[in-house]
Amino acid sequence: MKKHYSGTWDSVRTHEVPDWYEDCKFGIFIHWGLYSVPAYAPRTWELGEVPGDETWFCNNPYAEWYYNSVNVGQGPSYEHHKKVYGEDFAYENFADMWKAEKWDPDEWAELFKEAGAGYVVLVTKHHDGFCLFPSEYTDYNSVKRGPKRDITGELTRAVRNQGMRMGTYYSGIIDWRFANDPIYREEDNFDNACPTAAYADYAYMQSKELIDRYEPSVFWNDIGWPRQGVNALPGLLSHYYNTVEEGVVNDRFNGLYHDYTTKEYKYGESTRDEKWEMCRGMGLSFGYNAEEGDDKIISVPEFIRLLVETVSNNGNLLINIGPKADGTIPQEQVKRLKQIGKWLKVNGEGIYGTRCSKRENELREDVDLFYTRKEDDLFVFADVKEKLPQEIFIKGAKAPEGVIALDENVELTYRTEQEGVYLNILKNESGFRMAGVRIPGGE
Ligand SMILES: CC(=O)NC[C@H]1N[C@@H](C)[C@@H](O)[C@@H](O)[C@@H]1O
Repeated sequence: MKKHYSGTWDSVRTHEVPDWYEDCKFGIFIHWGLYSVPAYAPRTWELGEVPGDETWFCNNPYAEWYYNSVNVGQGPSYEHHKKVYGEDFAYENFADMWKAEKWDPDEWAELFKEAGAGYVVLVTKHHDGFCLFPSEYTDYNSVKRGPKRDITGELTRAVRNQGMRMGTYYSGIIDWRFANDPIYREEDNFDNACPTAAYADYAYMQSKELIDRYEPSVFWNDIGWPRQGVNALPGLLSHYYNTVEEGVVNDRFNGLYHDYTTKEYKYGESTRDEKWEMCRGMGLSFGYNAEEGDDKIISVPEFIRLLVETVSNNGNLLINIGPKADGTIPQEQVKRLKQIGKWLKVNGEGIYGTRCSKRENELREDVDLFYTRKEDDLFVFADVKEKLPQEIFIKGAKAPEGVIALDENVELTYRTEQEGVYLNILKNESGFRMAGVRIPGGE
C-alpha cells in the first residue's frame, strides 16, 4: 500500500531514507552548463579551508561561479574575463556559444555504470538560472538556447537504461536572473537572494516541473530555499514523496528538514548515526576548469580511499564530473572513473549493501583500517601505503570460516586467537593500495 503524505511537516517527517540510497553508496554529480564555456577559475582552496568572505568569493575556485566571480569586479576570474572576452561581454552570450556538439548521453551513462555508480545527480539549474530542461517558466533553457536539447530528459533516459537512478540538482535560493548583486561573503547567499513571492513561486513551480517530468530519485536542493517560499515546502516535499515513493532529499532547505545530511569538501559535519553524503569535484571545482589537468585532481588511491572512508562512516560519495562545453568528459576524469570501477568490480561486495560496522576506523603508522559489515561478515579495507604493513590485529573478531582476500592478487595469512584475528598481508599485486578482506562471522 503506497504511503500518502498530506502536505504537513509532521507528515513529511515520517519519511524514511529508502534502502536503495543506503545500499548504493556511490553516485556521480554533474555540473555542466553555460559556465563550461569559459571553464575558468583560479586554483585556490577547498571549500571550508578559508573563511567564506571576500578571500573565497573574489578568488573562487568553483568554475561554475564564473558569473559572480566576474560580477565582484576584482580577482583572477574578473581579470581573465576582461582579457579573453572583454569587460562588456555579457555572461548570457555563453547561452548561444554552448553547443554540446559532441554530447552522447548513452556514452556518459555507460561510463558511469562502468565506474560502479548507482545514481547520477545532474545540475538542472545552477545559480546562473540557466535551465537544462524545457521549463515553461523561462526561455533561458537548453531547448530554446545553445544545445537546443532537453539535457535532463535525455540523460535521465540514458541513466535509467543502464539501471541507475537519476537525481536532479536545483539551485533554490540563488538565481542570478532574479537577483544579481555580487556575493562577497557566505551570508550574501541569503541576504542578496531575490526576496519576492514571485521568485519563491518560480522556484516552487520549476521544482514541480522537475518532479512531474522526470520523477527524480534524488531532489538535491542547493544552499537554501527562498524564505518567501518556506511555507510551501511541506506541500512540495509531500508532492515529491507522493510522486516518487523512493525519493530522497538532502539537508539544504534552510535547516528545516532532511533525509540525509551533506558535506562538501571540508564544509559541513557528519556523524555515523545518520545517513550523510560527501560531495566534491575531482579537483577544486565542480564545473570544468581548464586550469585543472591530470596532475591537479584527486589521485586514484585518494579517490578509492575517500569512497571507503565515507562508506565506512555511514556516508555516500557523490563525486562530481565537470564535462567540457562540447559534451566530452575530460580524459583525466574518465580515467579515474574507470579505475574506481575496476576496483569496485573486485571489492564492491564490501561496499555495496553494507552498513556501518560497530568498529571505529583505525589510522596506524603502517596501515589505515576501515570497516564495513554485511549481515555477520566483517569487511576490512587496509590502505597499504608504501610498504606492506606489519601484522594487522582485528580485536575481538572471530573467523569461523576463515579470512578471504577480496582480490586474488592480494595474498594473506591469518591466525585466530582468543582475543581476535591476526592478518598478514604477504603480497598486494592488485594494483591498488586499498586491499579488501572479508572475515566471515567477523562481526
Ligand atoms: C555548502 C554549499 O552551500 N555549497 C554550495 C555549492 N554546492 C556545490 C555542489 C556547487 O553546486 C557550488 O557551485 C555551490 O555553490
